[in-house]
Amino acid sequence: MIITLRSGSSGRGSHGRGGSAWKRAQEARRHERELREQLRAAQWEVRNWEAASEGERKVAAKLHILTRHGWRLLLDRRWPGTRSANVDMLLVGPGGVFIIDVKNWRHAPEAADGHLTAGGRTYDREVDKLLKVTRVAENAVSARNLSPVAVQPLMVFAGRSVTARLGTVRLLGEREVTPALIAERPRLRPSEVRAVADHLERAFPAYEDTSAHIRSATPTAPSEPGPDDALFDVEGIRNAAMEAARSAPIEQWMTFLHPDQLALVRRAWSGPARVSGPAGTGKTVVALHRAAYLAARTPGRILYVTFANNLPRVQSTFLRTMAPAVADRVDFSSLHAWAGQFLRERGVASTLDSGKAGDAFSRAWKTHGRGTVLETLDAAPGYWQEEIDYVIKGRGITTFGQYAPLPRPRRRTNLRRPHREAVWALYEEYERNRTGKGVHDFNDILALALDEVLAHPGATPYTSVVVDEVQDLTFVGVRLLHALVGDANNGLLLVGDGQQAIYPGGFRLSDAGIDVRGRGQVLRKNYRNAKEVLDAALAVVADDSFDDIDGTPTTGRRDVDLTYGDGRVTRFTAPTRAEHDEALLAALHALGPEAWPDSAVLCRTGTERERYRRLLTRAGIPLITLEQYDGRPVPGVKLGSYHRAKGLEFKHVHLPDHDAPATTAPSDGTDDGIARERRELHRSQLFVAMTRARDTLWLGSVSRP
Ligand SMILES: Nc1ncnc2c1ncn2[C@@H]1O[C@H](COP(=O)(O)OP(=O)(O)OP(=O)(O)O)[C@@H](O)[C@H]1O
Repeated sequence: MIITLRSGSSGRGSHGRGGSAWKRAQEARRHERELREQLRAAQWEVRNWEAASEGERKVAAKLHILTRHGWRLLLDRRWPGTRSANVDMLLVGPGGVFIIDVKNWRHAPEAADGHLTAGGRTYDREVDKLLKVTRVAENAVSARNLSPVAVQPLMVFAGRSVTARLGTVRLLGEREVTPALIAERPRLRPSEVRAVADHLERAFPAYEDTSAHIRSATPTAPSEPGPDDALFDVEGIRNAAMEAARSAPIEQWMTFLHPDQLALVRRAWSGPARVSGPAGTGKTVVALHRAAYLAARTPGRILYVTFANNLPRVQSTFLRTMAPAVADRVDFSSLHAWAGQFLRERGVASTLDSGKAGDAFSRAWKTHGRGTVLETLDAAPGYWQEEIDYVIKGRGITTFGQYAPLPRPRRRTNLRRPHREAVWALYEEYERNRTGKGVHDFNDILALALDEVLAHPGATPYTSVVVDEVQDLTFVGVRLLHALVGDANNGLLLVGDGQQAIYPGGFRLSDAGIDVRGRGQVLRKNYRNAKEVLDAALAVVADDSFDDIDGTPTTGRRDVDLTYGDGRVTRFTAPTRAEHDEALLAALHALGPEAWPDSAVLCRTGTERERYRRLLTRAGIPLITLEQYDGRPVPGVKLGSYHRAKGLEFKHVHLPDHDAPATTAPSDGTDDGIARERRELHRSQLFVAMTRARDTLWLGSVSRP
């Protein structure tokens, strides 16, 4: 027998606002009366659901309370594609879509060690069946652009009090289910609830036995006495309604995806895959939904890695908000933090000390850098340290024979043999000094971890690895992550954009033995930036063509479809730094305190960041550094370097002194390779910083003679 229950009312639960305790108590009593009346009405509505057991009817009555809070409840639906299988209930509301299996068991359920048992019997097949029908529902709602994260399997136990989880399946008792669902963070608006529920109503049709079909909007109140039901948690419902009313809806992108994004999230890849696309095209959004999707389907864990160490905290907060059921199955980490932890777990000795490693390089430069041919190209040691870090060690080069003919992508300076010999001598001296001090640098940590993984395949619990901002990783870093999962189906997903490379050097995936042919996708729709902002940013890198890590040559000015609204770019040039800084403060004050939490001041260097930390603090503007920020809203301006802003976005972005020269132009007027290379890198960094702005971008300059 089928019942489709609807309710016209969708208001949030009312709650006491009276000034006095007496008034509040009155209000609570009135609300309790209301809820009990609603329950009685709901029990009346489900009384004719003959196919259901008494227990199912009781659960349906409890869930029917939700229809007063904007939910739609579909009872006893046909499972599409099967002859006789049914789905107990489908529930669609502000909190998303729930696929519900009601259990009326004699024994209390227990979820332990990945199994569902009751009275000594195992009920794993019931769980599998629920997961299967959840997949069917996910498929159905993908036509409405809903991500699978919005569809949740739920087992409700009639006559019981239960709160547990078994993998992605939520287990709730008759008592807990209503308050738990009311308290869900809102993700669907009323019109979306309607559209999704209508869609599911068609996809999961009702049985044809119309004699049993009841559609009642306003039930007649039954004459029986009110329920005295210990499994009706009036206070829980009231508190949940208050909590839901307080919590802001989650971001649209945490529920709805563009069909191209959704296809990538749900795709079966037969090996390593690559998602690329210009800034703001939703690559990270795809990566997060993909991680959640895989976590719901594989028994192993998922590793989600980026280079920057502040980003994993933010991304973890996002995943926990959009897919709490799987959040514990995804490990977010920066690559180096993960590698260090892995070595400790495996008992491999390592002594990371970048300070002492830096000293080892300085000493090597004094004896093997100064006065050599290297100084004729660049007298400052920084470039040569980068050569060792990114070109030699970053690419796992261990012999001069490998280094001598090595192509150096993104290094514009041509090094002839004498230069390479000098670099190699410098490198060897650095290694001698470093090992003499008994310390490792960051590259060593990755190399040690790679050796360990190659020596003990299967040493980690990961079935999939998602790499975000892959363009920032070194060759050894990418090889390490590839080694964790190899070429397994749905194993490695590399997400990033070569145009946003902010570190020197480069490599090709094919050199690392990673073949993504036929498994690459480019996203083109920008969801983030106002046209004015994107145009200004693209103008900075328009002439800088680049080779992506998959080897594709790409021009600086790329085709992007814009979806975002209007914006504004303000350019301000001051004669002095003091006046420039005054103008920055004026711009922040003009936005006002309400806008500060969604505003950022981004700086070229750490020293600059300190300067602006002092300036904002003196001006009484609250701030939080990007190192502290974890993705949760905080009442202050975000302050950080361009590097730390990677992967983030803000409504309003301010870039003080944004066009300070990266390097002084050579005095003889020639534009040598190293200076050119530096300026190019700085343009990429500026491009990244500018594209963090959604609506407004403030570009400060100081006029220099
Ligand atoms: N399907 C979507 N619906 C609505 N907004 C979206 C969608 N996808 C992405 N966005 C918006 O676009 C923003 C940019 O997405 P995301 O950070 O994933 O882009 P990206 O390509 O990784 O950017 P970048 O490379 O610049 O870091 C998101 O924060 C979100 O606000």
